[in-house]
Amino acid sequence: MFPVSQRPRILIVAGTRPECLKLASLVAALRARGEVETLLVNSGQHHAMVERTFAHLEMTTDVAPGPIDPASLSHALTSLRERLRAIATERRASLIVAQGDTSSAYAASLAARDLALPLAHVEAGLRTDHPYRPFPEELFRRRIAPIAQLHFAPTASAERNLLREGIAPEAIHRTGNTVVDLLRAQLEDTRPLLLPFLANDGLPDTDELVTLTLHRRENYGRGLDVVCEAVLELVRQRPRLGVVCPVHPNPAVGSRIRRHLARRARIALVDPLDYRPFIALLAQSRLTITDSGGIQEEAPYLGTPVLVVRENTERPESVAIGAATLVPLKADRIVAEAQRLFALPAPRRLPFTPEAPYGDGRSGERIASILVERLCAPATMRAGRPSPVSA
Ligand SMILES: CC(=O)N[C@@H]1[C@@H](OP(=O)(O)OP(=O)(O)OC[C@H]2O[C@@H](n3ccc(=O)[nH]c3=O)[C@H](O)[C@@H]2O)O[C@H](CO)[C@@H](O)[C@@H]1O
Repeated sequence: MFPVSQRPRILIVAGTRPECLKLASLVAALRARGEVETLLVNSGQHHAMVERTFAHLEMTTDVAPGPIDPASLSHALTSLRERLRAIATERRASLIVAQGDTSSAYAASLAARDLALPLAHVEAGLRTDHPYRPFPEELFRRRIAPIAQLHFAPTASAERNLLREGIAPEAIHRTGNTVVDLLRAQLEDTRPLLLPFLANDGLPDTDELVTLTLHRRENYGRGLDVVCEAVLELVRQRPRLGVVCPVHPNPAVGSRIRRHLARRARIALVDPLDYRPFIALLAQSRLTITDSGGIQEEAPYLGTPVLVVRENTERPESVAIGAATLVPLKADRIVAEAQRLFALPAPRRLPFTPEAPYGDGRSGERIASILVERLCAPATMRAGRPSPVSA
């Protein structure tokens, strides 16, 4: 092992809630091993949410320079790229880890390329059938791939997507999805947990609970109207139904949802939930209606059917096993699909095995081993080093 002062330094970038959740097991595994120094960076994209999410997981960030100005997507990208480049230079990073498809992930990849640092991409290879939808996530994923040296593909189809784009097979590692690590730990946690909003918000004591989450950019405006209209109709048609919607902090989303669903019988609008209560809610739900990516991965392990209110998905595995159904943004179609799912028996929970589509909940440990192996064998790593590109 290197002396402590000379340990290779991995910069891990998180900018949004799902990145925190999906990087937590990797950070914990690297910190526990100790061969490399781990610098967990809050990029500032959703500064407060990142601090809160890690705090709930009993983790702290190492570098948190504060919120960036989110004036526009391109402005945010430029600020994040410059900030991450400065941090990586000042802290003499040996490698940067980015997760998923956010502005922070893309900016981290650009910063790595600017500095000719190797980039490891967690949750690599997810693709929809459209080059830039959902926007901007699909665009970011496709642009990160050619920059990264290490691709941690969560599933077999993600691995195939990368191979099809010409990524060298030896640069791809199929690891499972790290969100399953956290989910598994959550389900194994036996500490008592109360969900006070279930009792306090006028919800019936029912076995027909629906979790509703909406936040995708492509659903801003009309998309939100249509889904809310469908939810109101579903509540009218099913007298025992109760809906819990943790309202996303983005004001453009929140105000629209409140306009339709606030002060309605059997609908509880609540603040964003920490991970444990959210998973407990999802596990108790008979159905979830969502445009989230992560929930399409988690719900199959909880036996909760997912109605995906989006035009496409980068998680075909959930659709293929019948755990998720894509539904077009039409109120009558959403109601009909929800009714169809209510009529079916609740699906079996996916087991935490390596054969399960998103893995067994040990992905963070696998990724940590590969990173340590690569960084502690400098000759191998140098061979994969990109040539510098100026900003
Ligand atoms: C286009 C797309 O699909 N892009 C995704 C996007 O993420 P997303 O769509 O999954 O984002 P959200 O829906 O915000 O978060 C979901 C997580 O939050 C938990 N949750 C939810 C409500 C709550 O009240 N409390 C919680 O704890 C929940 O269990 C889940 O784990 O970026 C990710 C990172 O790069 C990518 O992986 C990913 O492709």
